[in-house]
Amino acid sequence: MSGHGPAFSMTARKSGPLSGVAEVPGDKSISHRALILGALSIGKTSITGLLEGQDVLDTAKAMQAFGAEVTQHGPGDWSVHGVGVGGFSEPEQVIDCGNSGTGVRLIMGAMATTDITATFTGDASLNKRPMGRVTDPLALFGAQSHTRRGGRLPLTLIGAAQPVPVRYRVPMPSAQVKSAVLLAGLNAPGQTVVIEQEPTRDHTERMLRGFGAVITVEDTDEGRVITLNGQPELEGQNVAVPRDPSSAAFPVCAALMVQNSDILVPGVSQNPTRNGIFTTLQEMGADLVLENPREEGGEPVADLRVRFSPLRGIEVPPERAASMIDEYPVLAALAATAEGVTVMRGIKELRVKESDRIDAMARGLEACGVRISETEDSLTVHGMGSDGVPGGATVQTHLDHRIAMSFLCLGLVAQKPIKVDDAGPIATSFPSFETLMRDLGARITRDNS
Ligand SMILES: O=C(O)C1=C[C@@H](OP(=O)(O)O)[C@@H](O)[C@H](O)C1
Ligand SMILES: C=C(OP(=O)(O)O)C(=O)O
Repeated sequence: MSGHGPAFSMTARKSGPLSGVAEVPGDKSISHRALILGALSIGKTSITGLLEGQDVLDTAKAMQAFGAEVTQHGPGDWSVHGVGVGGFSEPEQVIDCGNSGTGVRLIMGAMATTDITATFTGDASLNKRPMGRVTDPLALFGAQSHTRRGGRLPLTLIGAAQPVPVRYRVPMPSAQVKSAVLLAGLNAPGQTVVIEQEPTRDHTERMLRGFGAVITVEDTDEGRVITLNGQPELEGQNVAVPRDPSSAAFPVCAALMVQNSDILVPGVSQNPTRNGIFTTLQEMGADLVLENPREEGGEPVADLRVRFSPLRGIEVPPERAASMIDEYPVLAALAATAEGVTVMRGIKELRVKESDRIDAMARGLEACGVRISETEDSLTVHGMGSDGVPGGATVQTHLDHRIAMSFLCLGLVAQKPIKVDDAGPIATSFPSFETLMRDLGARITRDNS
């Protein structure tokens, strides 16, 4: 079974200072890609630090269904024996990607130019999310998709028997769409070109190069132009997955909110296409120091030293949105404890994540006594100061891990406890969240246990 099991609620209560070392798990984006590129390579890929969240486990299972041999050797320590570019076999079962947009969209790309058919589904959240953004460009390669649900899962994809290369301008800032097109381009002859107006996370480009593909990236007047030479022979690699900046954002923001906190979050990726949240926090006045910057597994990483800081609201520059897209929920929670107003614009993409995150944060913050306003592509939060948030609400998480974790962080400083109705989805990206936060001193508990 995929997914996160039965729903259970959790409650966060006003806590004393957070302290200690928070070792957050491996990066989710890189973990998915390590498994997929490993499966498309010849020979053995060894992965350390793989995120063992449900999203990534579902991708591992899918790679087995397409014919790769995927083995766990120990915690975070995995290997993949791949089948080579174009070597996927037709899966016997429906591919269930659970809660994961990244999983399903990248896997559809990876199979779209092979002469096989697969049917994809997911949980109630994933089955509501738009897939046309991926099946449209995949159709240009010659793949066909069938769905009765207006571009939603469940969906059957018939891979192109004779794929042609594609030149595609991605119409929204989306690393998933970009990556799906590049992965499809692997098994098309000639050059596939993807153009993105705004730079999004670049793990696919970096890792394709690392696995032996010829890929170039040029900054031009029309945007970033990425050119991939088709039908390379990819070779298995050793991948050391850095710690996930999107997961790190939760203990980091919690420490900034809870008075007298002082924590260290070691080895967190500082890839410039991912680190917008840390710049934003510093602009709000955070005592957040990047110590010991270094390179690990081809990614820049640093240790984050974070101390409680009185924060002020800011306008987050919209051009920074792609580099912190998954961090807006926790930023909105944090903004409720700042002095002054925080304005987040250019975030329309949040409406098509695991939940409509603008709506989920707006309703949850209102329930906690925080004044907000929203438009189709923005959210404004009126800060109430370090201990001014009333709390005392049950917040609906809508099968969205980041909504659940954001409100559990806010509950650590609210005047009255904050409960989230379903904390199950946290296991999709950050299975150790509860123990890690408790070890730092956070009063987070499962209800009725
Ligand atoms: O490529 C990826 O690994 C991801 C891309 C982003 O989605 P979009 O491409 O839909 O913006 C992000 O929200 C998601 O968590 C992971
Ligand atoms: C949006 C997210 O993931 P995905 O799109 O892979 O479901 C996320 O992890 O915040």
